[in-house]
This record gives sequence, structure tokens and C-alpha cells, in this order.
Amino acid sequence: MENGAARTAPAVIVAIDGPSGTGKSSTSKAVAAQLGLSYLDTGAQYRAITWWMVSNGIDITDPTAIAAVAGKPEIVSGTDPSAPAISVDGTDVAGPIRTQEVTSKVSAVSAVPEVRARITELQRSIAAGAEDGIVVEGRDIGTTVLPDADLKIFLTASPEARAARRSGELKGADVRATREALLKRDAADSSRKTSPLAKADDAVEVDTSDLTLQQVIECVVTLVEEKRAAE
Ligand SMILES: Nc1ncnc2c1ncn2[C@@H]1O[C@H](COP(=O)(O)OP(=O)(O)OP(=O)(O)O)[C@@H](O)[C@H]1O
Ligand SMILES: Nc1ccn([C@H]2C[C@H](O)[C@@H](COP(=O)(O)O)O2)c(=O)n1
Repeated sequence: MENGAARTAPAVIVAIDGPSGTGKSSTSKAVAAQLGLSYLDTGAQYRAITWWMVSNGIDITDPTAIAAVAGKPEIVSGTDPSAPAISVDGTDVAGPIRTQEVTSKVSAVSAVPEVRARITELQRSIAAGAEDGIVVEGRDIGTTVLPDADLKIFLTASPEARAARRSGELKGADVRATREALLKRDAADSSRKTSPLAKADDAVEVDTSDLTLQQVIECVVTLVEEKRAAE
């Protein structure tokens, strides 16, 4: 190595997309922490703007009303994988954005083009500022937000596996009702006109149905390391 300069791994941008409950957040956080990368949960940003709309009495069934105020809330996302944080106008909303009310309304709010344009711009600027690289998870990262990402992963899992995982989280939740709610949200997210949930043509698909979380993490870490070695 010339002049004794330390060899550092090049900044890498990893896009992880997929339907609900496939393990995007758990995997992305662990991979980012293991590889010293930043982490961005884009679903949390759409939940945050939905929370703001609900808190301010905006009619969620009216896309024009949503579009008119889409630029108002200031959303700030932390990128430390060991302490994910999200605030709206200075209020910590990490808890409130996970309520059933926000979950049931987030697909409608995130389908509005003005909302997507605003959040996409924010996501690109966060990714551009991540000096050591970043893992960004969501629904349209590989297709729309970061089409030049170094590595794109698309996680899948059977509806049964996903419902069982989510019901385990929401202790006592009915698995069949959870499955139906997941499928309803997937259908809405996949069928919207603006940047729907979709696998990029150059994404690596990983079916996590029969893999443990640890196996999925190892698989993605290996893919990132292979990518870095090839550059
Ligand atoms: N391979 C796996 N095996 C078993 N459980 C898993 C696996 N991957 C994730 N889980 C668990 O499934 C639940 C959902 O995972 P996670 O939140 O990471 O999914 P997600 O794709 O980010 O979902 P969403 O898009 O709804 O936020 C969590 O409780 C997580 O611990
Ligand atoms: N890139 C993204 C990320 C998320 N959304 C929408 C669609 C999801 O139903 C919702 C919540 O995401 P989750 O927290 O479950 O990952 O946000 C999107 O449209 N685009």
C-alpha cells in the first residue's frame, strides 16, 4: 500500500426491499451494525408523515388534502442501526408510528405522489450523506429511490411465515386476521401508480420462509462482502 495509507472498504449502498414481515428491518439493522454502515428505515418515514396527517385531522381518504400539506411536517431520521430514531417537528414518534391506526392508514398516505416525492428526496439526501455507506430498506429503494445502489436485495416469505412472525410480536394476535391485514397492505402497496412495491430487475431475491433471521443476516453480509471484493 502506497505511503502507508490504510486500506478502507469503499462506501457501499445496499437497498433491501420486500413485502411486510419478510425481515427487512431486522436484517438491515443487523447487517448495517455488523459492517459499520448507516441504516435507514424508509417505512418509518412514511409512518411518521401518516402520524402527522392523523394528528392534524387531515382526511386520509382525500389525496388532494394530503398533497396540499405534504411539505409541512419536518421529518428527521436517525441512521444509527443500534438506535433507530425518528421525529416529526421535534417530537419523538418512534412509538406512536407503530399503532394499529397508523398501520391501517399508511398505505393510503404513501400512495400520494406529493408525499412520495417529498420522502424520496429526503431518502436520497440521507443516503448521499452516509460517508461509510448505508443499508436502506423499504418497498421502492432498488427501483426508484436508489436505482444505482451497489447491491439490491428483495426479501420474500410466505404469507403464513410472515403472519406467524407478526402474531408472535403482537402477543395474542389472531394469525388469520394478521395474515389478511398483511396481504391487504401488500396489495395496496403493490398496486399504487407511483413507485409501487416491486423487485428491481437486478435485485437478488432471498426467500426467508425457511431461514432463521441469523441465516438471512449471514446471507446478506456475504453478498455485501462479495460485492465489495469485486470492486
Ligand atoms: N427469518 C426469520 N425467521 C423468523 N423470524 C423472523 C425472521 N426475519 C424476521 N423475523 C421476525 O419477524 C418479525 C418481522 O420482521 P421485520 O420487522 O424485520 O420485517 P419487515 O419486513 O421489516 O416488516 P415491515 O415491512 O412490516 O416493517 C420480527 O419479529 C422479526 O424478529
Ligand atoms: N419505501 C417505502 C417504504 C414504506 N412504504 C409504505 C408502505 C408500507 O405499508 C408502509 C409502512 O412500511 P413498514 O414500516 O411496514 O416497512 O410504508 C412505502 O410506500 N415505500
